[in-house]
Parts: sequence; C-alpha cells; structure tokens
Amino acid sequence: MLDHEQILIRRGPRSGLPVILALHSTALGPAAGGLRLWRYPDWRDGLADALRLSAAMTLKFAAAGLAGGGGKTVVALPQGTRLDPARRRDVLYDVADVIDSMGGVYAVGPDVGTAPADMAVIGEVTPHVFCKPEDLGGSGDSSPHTARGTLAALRAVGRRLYGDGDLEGRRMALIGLGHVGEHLARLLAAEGVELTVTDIDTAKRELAEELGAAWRSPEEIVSADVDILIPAALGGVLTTRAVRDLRCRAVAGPANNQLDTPEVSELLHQRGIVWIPDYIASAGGVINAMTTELHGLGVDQALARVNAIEGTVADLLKTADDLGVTPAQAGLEMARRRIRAAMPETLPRPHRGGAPSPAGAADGPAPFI
Ligand SMILES: NC(=O)c1ccc[n+]([C@@H]2O[C@H](COP(=O)([O-])OP(=O)(O)OC[C@H]3O[C@@H](n4cnc5c(N)ncnc54)[C@H](O)[C@@H]3O)[C@@H](O)[C@H]2O)c1
Repeated sequence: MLDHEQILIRRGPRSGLPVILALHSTALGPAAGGLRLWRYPDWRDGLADALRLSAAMTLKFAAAGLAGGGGKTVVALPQGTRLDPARRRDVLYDVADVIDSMGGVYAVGPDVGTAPADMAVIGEVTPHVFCKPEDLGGSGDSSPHTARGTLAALRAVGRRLYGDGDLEGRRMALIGLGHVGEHLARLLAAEGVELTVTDIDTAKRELAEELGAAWRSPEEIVSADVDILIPAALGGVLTTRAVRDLRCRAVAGPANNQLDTPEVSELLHQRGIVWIPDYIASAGGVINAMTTELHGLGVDQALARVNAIEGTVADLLKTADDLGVTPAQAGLEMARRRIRAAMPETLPRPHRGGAPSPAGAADGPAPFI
C-alpha cells in the first residue's frame, strides 16, 4: 500500500541529479521537512530514504501536536561525488524549482548535508523554505532549539524515574558533542547534571574539561552506570548487543533513528529501560522553525511549544502504561489518534466518479505506517 500522498522525482535540468520529493501527509496541515544532500549507492536508495524520512516527519509533527505534515527532499548523489560551489548552486536551484512547483503544500529546511546558507539559495527562488540565516529573516541554526527540546524530554524522564523533574545530581552519559550535543551538554551542566561524555572527535575533550564532565571512549560509554543515556550522534546506536550491555535506566536523546531495528524497542522494554522515541525527543528544532516561520508566531510561543515536549513525553509514558505497550508503540498510537481526529476538518476527500466519501471516512485505516 502506498502511504504517501505524492512522490515527485525529477532529473534536475541544471545538475542532472535526481531530485526526490516525498510528501507523506498533509492531514494535519501543510507538510515540512528537510533537504538531504547525500551520497547513495543508487538513486533508488535515496528514494527509500525519502519515503522513510517523510513518514517519520509526519510522526514528529503529530506527536508534537503541530499543524503540519511530513515531507522530505533527497538529492541522491552518486558515490564519490564532490560538489563545487557552482554545481551545488545548480542542485539547489533544481530543488527550489521542485519545491516551488508544489505551490506551498510543502516547505523545505536543512537536513544532513545542507545548512541555513543553502536555504538562502533556495529562498532566491521560492518562499516555501525555512531555517534561512537569521540576517535573511529565517530562524537559522536549529540545533540550540533541538537541545532545548531534548532537555524538556529529559525532565519528563527524570520525573518518571524519580518522581521529580529536577535534574541536579542525576548521572547522564551523552554520546556526541556536535551541534546539538554541545548545546545540550552546556544546558545539562548548568542544571547540575553529573555528566559523562564522548565523541569520536577527541578534540571535543576540551569541552568535557571546560564543563567538568568525565570522558569515556565511544565503546565504553554505552555501558556507563548512569541514570540516562543520551544518544546525540548518528543513528543505529541501539543494537541488540548494545541493549544487553546497557546499565542505564532510560535512553532519551536527539539522534535520529536510534533503534538498529524496530524490535530493539521491545528488548529495551523487557529490560525495564525507558526509551523515548527519537522523533519526540529531537523535535525542538523543527517546532521552533515551524512556529516562528510557518505559523508566524513569536519566539516566546516557540519556546513554550519546545518546552511542551516535557508534557508530550509524560503523555507518551502514561499512554504506554494505560495500553500496556512500549513507548514506541504508544508514540505511534498518539500520532495516529491526532491525525484521525483532524482528518474530517482538514482533509477533504476527493472522489473520482462515485459518491463522496462519508464524514466517517476518517475512521478508516491510519494514513501511515
Ligand atoms: N541539528 C538539529 O537541529 C537536529 C534536529 C533533529 C535531530 N538531529 C539529530 O541529532 C544528531 C546530532 O545532530 P548534529 O546536528 O549535532 O550533528 P553533528 O554532525 O553536528 O554532530 C554529531 C557529532 O557526533 C559525533 N559522532 C559521530 N559518530 C560518533 C560515534 N560513533 N560516537 C561518538 N560520537 C560520534 C561527531 O564527531 C559529531 O561531533 C543527528 O542524529 C541528527 O540527525 C539534529
């Protein structure tokens, strides 16, 4: 079954590269999602990524209670491709044409391989772009907001584990001190968290020393004896083997696609380790961008929405308890409920020929996963 509303694949007339736009759902509102400019063995692998990532964006918005749907754009670069500035511009203009042709039903932002400066180039062609640099009227770098949202998620986890959202003295292990990880490490240090950190880039030890954090190797940190493990590097960190070695009581962090396979969430549950789905703990950046740029609200309202991740996580854990399911299953259920509730008003059902769909059509299968 095709879950997506639209999939557009076009060979860019300037770059010759495949531009793939997957529009997963507009049931809750116009879709948004980043532009991934990445190397793939075959362009069809890029298509698979676009399909998966756009569905995850729908979950991210629905779980956050935002009036937005999931989309994603992928430009699939052949292995070994290097883009010089002129070719990069060509690629971005090709993408901008595709985005503009959607007429506002989808807006693009940065993702792996792209940054606010690339959004500025796309913005020369189409208004349907977010996270341009701040001096061009965009909301710029999303990572401080992502870190703030993860902090909110961690408070809810602390409340769950200890009945108290005060993080002072709690022991946490943070994997990855990149854009988000550094902001998060600083926020946690300011909260009085007892921090252990790692990064494959050993130059990041300087930051650990500055914050008074302990340093472990990436291999060691997974089995650190801490309250909460925070993945903030790349995906796939929670393998079956890693879960066996964990000595934490919870895992919650901003890294996308933390589970090596979906079954790992069940293993975590069996071990009594609370896992917060990454699309909830990492939503702060996109919540801020959507709120300020697409919904036209102020920074205070954006901050309130980012901080509301604490309530979202509390609801998630309660739903999981009530239904007797894992937080992963509860996250899907929460998102589906929100989409079903919104569908009668926001998704008029076109009909080809026969009678119009009845209002109760929203009781049909959920439009994703
Ligand atoms: N930037 C955002 O606003 C945002 C939003 C949502 C989700 N995320 C996700 O959060 C994660 C971090 O994003 P970022 O923007 O900080 O990326 P980044 O590239 O700036 O940082 C990643 C850091 O992880 C380190 N790293 C890589 N592999 C590692 C390993 N095996 N062990 C330890 N450290 C390792 C890198 O050296 C780097 O310092 C990614 O999974 C990203 O998809 C980011």
